[in-house]
Amino acid sequence: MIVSHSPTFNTWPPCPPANESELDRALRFEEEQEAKQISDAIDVALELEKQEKRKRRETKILLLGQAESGKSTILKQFQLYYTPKAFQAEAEAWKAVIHLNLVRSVNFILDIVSGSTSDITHGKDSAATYVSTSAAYRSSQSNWSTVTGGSEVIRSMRMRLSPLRQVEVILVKKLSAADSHRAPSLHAPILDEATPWYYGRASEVTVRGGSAWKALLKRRRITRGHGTMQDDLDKARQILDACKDDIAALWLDEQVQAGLRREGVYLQDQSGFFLDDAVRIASIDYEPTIQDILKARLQTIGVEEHALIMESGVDNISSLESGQTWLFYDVGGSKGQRVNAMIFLSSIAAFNQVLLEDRTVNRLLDSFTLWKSICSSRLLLHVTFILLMNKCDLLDAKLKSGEQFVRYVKSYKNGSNDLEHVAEYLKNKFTAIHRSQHGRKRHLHVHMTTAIDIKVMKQVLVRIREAILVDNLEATDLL
Ligand SMILES: Nc1nc2c(ncn2[C@@H]2O[C@H](COP(=O)(O)OP(=O)(O)OP(=O)(O)O)[C@@H](O)[C@H]2O)c(=O)[nH]1
Ligand SMILES: [Mg+2]
Repeated sequence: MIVSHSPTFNTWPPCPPANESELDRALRFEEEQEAKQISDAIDVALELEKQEKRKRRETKILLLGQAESGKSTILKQFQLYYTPKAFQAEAEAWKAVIHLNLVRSVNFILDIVSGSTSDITHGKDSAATYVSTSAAYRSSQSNWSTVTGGSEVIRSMRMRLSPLRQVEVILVKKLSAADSHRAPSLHAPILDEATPWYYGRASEVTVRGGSAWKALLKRRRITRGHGTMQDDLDKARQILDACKDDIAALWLDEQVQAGLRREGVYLQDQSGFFLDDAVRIASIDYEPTIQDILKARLQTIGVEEHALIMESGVDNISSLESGQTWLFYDVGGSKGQRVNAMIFLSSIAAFNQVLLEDRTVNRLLDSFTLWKSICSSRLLLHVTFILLMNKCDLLDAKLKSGEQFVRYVKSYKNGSNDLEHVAEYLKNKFTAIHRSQHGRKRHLHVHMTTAIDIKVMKQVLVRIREAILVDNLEATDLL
């Protein structure tokens, strides 16, 4: 075998010259060492840059489903698993929600046993307005109060538990303080006149604004640490602690249990049920367990954004993934929260462009693919669809400049290369896709638009509004 000693540029480090002196050898070693250090440092910097890029990439997740289907709970599970420290740090904030869930159940029972509604409305200066049950349903109240309200034991329990009304108000006020421009945070289910006012369930607890309320209650802990005066929340907790045995007694009372059964009220099946653990939860030194937090019920209003930053040291999370952000969009699922209309925009001038993020994909084609997947969603089955074929001005200009539409859309054979014909062709394509994906079950309104043209858009906006109104009226059988 012939071994070549001639220096080569293809290997590193290069082979030494045949007649190398001791000094040259030492110098060469030093140079090689230095070069290697620089090379290693570059590698490390590149790797760090790559990791940073990965971390900066956000994963966006949309949570959809009916009210109480468990969307916010699944989000909590993600937090518990991937951001355990952040989850732990929020326990104090959840304590207020759990207490409110418990107090709400107690006051609900008290309302039923006393046969009275509790319309407590505070003045304009108060952040909390509590209308737990509607006077509209008083007419259909049960006459159960004549049975239980007459009992001496129940009457005295009711009196001793009356401070819990104040606790409910304090907690609602605290939880909605982060949302000062919005008042009521408890509301009864929407019912018809024939339904008993309580409909077997208590009012919902709602807080808008993602994590704002958590931050507010987390801050409180720090202030307490510095020895600040006891605030309303402490007062509420003391009242709860003083009432804990009576709460347990009320729940275990045979008369109460029998009455609730008779009225068809099954609190055990309802969200935010904590009565079985009343003594533990109402105790002054209570700290929420993970199970408690998962069971806590807070209705989502609108769309909440929650950013989860993956923590290190978590199973299945590599060091590369830690620090990455997962953005969750948690959408309230109750009927009142649901979407009435969906406006989809397609830039029809993009027929000769590719996606910035993937240069092999034609923009118009991608728009069709997205449209198809949105049309096929069962969640949007009864939503009015509005399709805006936008950037008509640009499409017109492109076609007039001689750009041939058929060059990009091969199926557009024998069509004229002008706005009217091309737009008509695209409209047919969009409507055909819509029709093939549950289209018969909902209305589709298509408009050619130029979103930067104020005059044209004014007319389109009026028509969009009319379409949404008509579809909604039809849905409520008013038309
Ligand atoms: N037993 C049980 N309870 C669940 C489950 N998933 C969620 N819950 C409870 O059901 C209640 C409602 O869950 P949420 O996560 O608040 O429901 P949601 O889908 O966010 O509801 P909206 O915010 O009204 O749209 C909570 O009290 C949860 O603890 C489950 O799989 N089993
Ligand atoms: Mg929710």
